Amino acid sequence: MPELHYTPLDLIDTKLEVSSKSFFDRQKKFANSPNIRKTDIEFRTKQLKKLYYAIKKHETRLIDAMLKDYNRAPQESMQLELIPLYNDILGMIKNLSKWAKPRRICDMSPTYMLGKTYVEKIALGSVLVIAPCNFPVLLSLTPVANAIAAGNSVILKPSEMTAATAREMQNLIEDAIFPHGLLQVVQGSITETTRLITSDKLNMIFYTGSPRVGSIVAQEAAKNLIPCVLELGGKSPAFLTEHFSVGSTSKLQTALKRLFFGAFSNSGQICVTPDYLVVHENIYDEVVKQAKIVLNEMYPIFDNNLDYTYLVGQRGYNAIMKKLDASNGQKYIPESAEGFVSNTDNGQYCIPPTIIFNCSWNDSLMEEENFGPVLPIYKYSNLDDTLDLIIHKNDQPLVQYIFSDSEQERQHILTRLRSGDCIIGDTIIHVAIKDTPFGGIGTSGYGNYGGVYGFNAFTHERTVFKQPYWMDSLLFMRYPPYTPTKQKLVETATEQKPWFDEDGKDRWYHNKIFYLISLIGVAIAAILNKCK
Ligand SMILES: NC(=O)c1ccc[n+]([C@@H]2O[C@H](COP(=O)([O-])OP(=O)(O)OC[C@H]3O[C@@H](n4cnc5c(N)ncnc54)[C@H](O)[C@@H]3O)[C@@H](O)[C@H]2O)c1
Ligand SMILES: CCCCCCCCCCCCCCCC=O
Repeated sequence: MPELHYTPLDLIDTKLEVSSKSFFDRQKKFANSPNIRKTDIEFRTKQLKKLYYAIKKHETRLIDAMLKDYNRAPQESMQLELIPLYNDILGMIKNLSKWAKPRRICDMSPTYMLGKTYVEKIALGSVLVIAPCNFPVLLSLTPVANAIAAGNSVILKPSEMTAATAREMQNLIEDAIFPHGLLQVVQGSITETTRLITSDKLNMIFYTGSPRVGSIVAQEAAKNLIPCVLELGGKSPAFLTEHFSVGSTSKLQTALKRLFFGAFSNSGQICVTPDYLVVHENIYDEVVKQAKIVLNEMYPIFDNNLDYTYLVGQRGYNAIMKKLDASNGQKYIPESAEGFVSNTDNGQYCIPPTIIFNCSWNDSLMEEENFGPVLPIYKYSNLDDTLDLIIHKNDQPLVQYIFSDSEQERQHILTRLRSGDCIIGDTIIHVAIKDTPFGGIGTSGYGNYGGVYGFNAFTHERTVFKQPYWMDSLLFMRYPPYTPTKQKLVETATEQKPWFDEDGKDRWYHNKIFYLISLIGVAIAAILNKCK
């Protein structure tokens, strides 16, 4: 295991101070510039460009580090990690001015119609990004880039489980030479992270990881009223339903290939991995037959294969092995694999991609999130009964995958089962669709990011309303001393009338008349005011 130098606790305190101070200093500098917004956006853009090229420059070293940490297949490091990261940062650079632009609001009610209203997005201040071990670069540097794009100072706490990668990320950040305090790294485990999350110097925490630790982070943050985004995990189901018309063998094979891509890439250590598959009894036997063929085609050679990522650590490896030992399902691994091999001597933990056929609902693999290269398959006969079981046990997953050719059936599932996201006919790749919110619901987390949503996650929306002073000739009736006439005027001018009656039937004309009268009233008042 590569060694990682943990940040001393007193240095963490200093970094927190520096992060906060650097934010305030920057704001002061921008505030004194002739064109505040332009100067600020140019500054952020410059830092994002610097970050982009720093990652590019360290690309090979990052891929090597992930290989060292957990035998991360180099193609997976590129296609699942670095390319989505590059694309996301480029999207930020391209769209930053647009995203940061204040939005004009048009409220035509008399109180506001002659004022000027806009909503601006302001930086939160000093933010902390806590990253998990499974996508050590993407899930560190995407939120970091979002936070910089949004104008914050950032402290990154990478996962200590992927030490070589954590170190390499620190190298690339230090090499880039960002302005003092803009982006700092804290290395460490529970003690160091606890020091960070108990600080009152932070203005937001963006946490990605397990629900257990997410809850600890949110509770600590709440003590200082620090808002959090929690990107958590869970058991995301996949459905191969009665209405998936098998048709040609190749269509079923494609569906299975996509399921295995999601289940076994990164050794199944993906927050959005299909955790288990439910298959309708009518197509079950064909699925079993084709699944074996497809798995062998995808993994023709196995041992010493650089196409296959290992488990990140012994804890994860042991947890999966324990579940597999306790499972009553029928385990199937590719013919090329020599069984379940752990190379604990050199710190490499490998479990081959494993399908578990005929899994019962109470199987050990159907309990907690598996987070490993296992795909239990459950045979069902009634969709609603199965949905009841899912909702009862693993409600609100991060994502659900539906393989069904019936729109009615797809909507049925989507209506019953809440989830962070959903893909129909594929797995995991929705994470990289540009400008779509990626995030959980309920126990799979709260808040989201992805393109503009990432920018929004690190900003506060501030309403700014500018009222002309002369408007008091219209709005004088709000002030004391109150009189019945003033009250009547307030009611007439500002209270909207319902466009529906007590039975809920629409009375559309009321609303139109209200606006017309208000408009005429305001116009007359304005003319009278001018004639004064
Ligand atoms: N929703 C998402 O986007 C997403 C993405 C990746 C992973 N995940 C989830 O993350 C989990 C796997 O990642 P992991 O094993 O690195 O998660 P983890 O919760 O063990 O660790 C995540 C981070 O929290 C820190 N940490 C661990 N224990 C802590 C404690 N007691 N107090 C404070 N900080 C602590 C770690 O140092 C690490 O930086 C899975 O549940 C997976 O589904 C979610
Ligand atoms: C030629 C097709 C390549 C497809 C690549 C699609 C990219 C998908 C990115 C998925 C990233 C998953 C990150 C999940 C983070 C949670 O653990």
